[in-house]
Amino acid sequence: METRDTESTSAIRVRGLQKRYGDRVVLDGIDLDIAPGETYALLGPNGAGKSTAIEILEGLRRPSAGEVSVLGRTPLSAPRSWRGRIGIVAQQTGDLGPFTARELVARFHRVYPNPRPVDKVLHLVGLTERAGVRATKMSGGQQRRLDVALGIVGRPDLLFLDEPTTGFDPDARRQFWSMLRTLTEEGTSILLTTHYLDEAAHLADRVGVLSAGAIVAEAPPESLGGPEARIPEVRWRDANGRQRIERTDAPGHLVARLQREWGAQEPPELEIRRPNLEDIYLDLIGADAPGRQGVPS
Ligand SMILES: Nc1ncnc2c1ncn2[C@@H]1O[C@H](COP(=O)(O)OP(=O)(O)OP(=O)(O)O)[C@@H](O)[C@H]1O
Repeated sequence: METRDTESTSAIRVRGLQKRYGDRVVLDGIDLDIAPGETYALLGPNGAGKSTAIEILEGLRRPSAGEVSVLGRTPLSAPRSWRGRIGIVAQQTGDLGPFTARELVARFHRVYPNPRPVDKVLHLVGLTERAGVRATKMSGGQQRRLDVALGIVGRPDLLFLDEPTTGFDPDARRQFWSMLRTLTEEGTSILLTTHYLDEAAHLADRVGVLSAGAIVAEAPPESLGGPEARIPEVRWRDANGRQRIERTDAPGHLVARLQREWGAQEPPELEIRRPNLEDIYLDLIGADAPGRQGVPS
């Protein structure tokens, strides 16, 4: 059944999505809403089902159960015109054949009704200088940039990025982030998977954590896990040499108390840490660790 009516409010709308491989349940009833123009990062450990979910949304895999609407259409039965409105950067680089970067971008350019100019795309991904090089002779990071170029040349309304910056050097990653900002300013919706938590924090309006077949937390990166997860930790070594860790909303008070106790001496190994997104993420998936290898059906 087509669900065109959701398009005005959602780029992606998923209800009760389930995917089984044999008797193994990989996705166990996922709900997901991504608004037009929103950037959403799907996080989760290796094997959590992120690529499976994305490939279902791209119409490349069949869900076992549930409703999936992408740009108002059911991906598996969507027409060709729908495919022209999505951009895909898959986890694996595809077959690049004997072509140069420019030739590949130009080939994809011809397929779309309203593509970005080839030179503009090469510039956006930082490949202008390497445009005449045979793609198979480029470095891993440059090939990944080319994957991104092929994903955006069609000026997609919705862009799927499956671990897009794997193999990028830090400078290339920064350039990529700023390129994505250009796309979001133009209104592109983005669904991203990444293992780089700083990338999710930098790019995403919201992040979702997929673990043991379910989205166990979903929020803007700065509030994932709730206020409780962000309470600072004070660490020090006590007079008996034991490591002490106390979580408190008033770390200054605790430090002042310790300083009074230690007098002129510095409290040994004293530090205050505020949990960052990576700490909170690890906590969230750690809590589900025993179930991570498989979900009971
Ligand atoms: N065609 C398939 N047949 C059987 N099992 C599969 C198939 N494709 C994926 N799986 C299994 O489904 C689980 C989820 O895989 P998926 O690639 O979606 O995870 P992921 O979250 O993208 O992992 P990663 O972070 O490593 O990319 C894995 O255990 C994988 O082995």
